[in-house]
Amino acid sequence: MKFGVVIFPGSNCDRDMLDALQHDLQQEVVALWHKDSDIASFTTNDCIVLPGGFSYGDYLRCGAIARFSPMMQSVIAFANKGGKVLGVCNGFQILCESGLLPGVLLANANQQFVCKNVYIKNTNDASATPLMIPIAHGEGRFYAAPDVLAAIEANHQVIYRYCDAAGNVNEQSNPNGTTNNIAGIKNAQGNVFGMMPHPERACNAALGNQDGVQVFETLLGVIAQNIIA
Ligand SMILES: NC(=O)CC[C@H](N)C(=O)O
Repeated sequence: MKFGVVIFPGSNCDRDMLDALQHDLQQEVVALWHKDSDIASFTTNDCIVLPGGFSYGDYLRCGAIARFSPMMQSVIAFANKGGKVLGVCNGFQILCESGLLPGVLLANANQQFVCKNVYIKNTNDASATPLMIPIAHGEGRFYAAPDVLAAIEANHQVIYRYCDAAGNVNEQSNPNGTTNNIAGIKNAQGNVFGMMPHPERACNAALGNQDGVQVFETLLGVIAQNIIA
């Protein structure tokens, strides 16, 4: 599997993502520029990653302008034919703005930028333990209309929910007011995945936290299992 990390003007987690994938996860990875559109060398077994940051200065709404970039037109076509796409933080916002994932990311309930370590867990896996992963966002409160949310839950499209260190999913362990403690979802087909927490910031012993490695392994496994034929 090859990875391509898209760099937008204002991306600030692109280097972290490239480094984590290449050095910590030992994957083949290339940088992609937002003004380019050629991703013909990527097959549907490969993965395009939209990193975190403040693409186009977060003007209008986070991700609202990035979705119109030349590269995103290719990424949308790639996803629609079954290619794997992962968006982290601003990347998750861009995926929702593009219509590749359902719902939207609204301003945090406290109207403040929240930057701290939180716990998340894969609620589809009964044996999963809480993982400590950093968050850093102003617009991370996932919302979807009631019928859309019901479909997301019924299809088990929620991969990660915020929890506490003991794994309790409740209001106290919800850092931003997100619906049902949702931290990350996949699309109905299972080839597009987005999450607000930053696993790429927690993949190396030098950073004092390697829980992010498990996140990458889980979500790439989940996406691979469900990929469109
Ligand atoms: N770390 C990020 O990607 C931040 C995303 C976006 N700029 C926000 O504040 O919500």
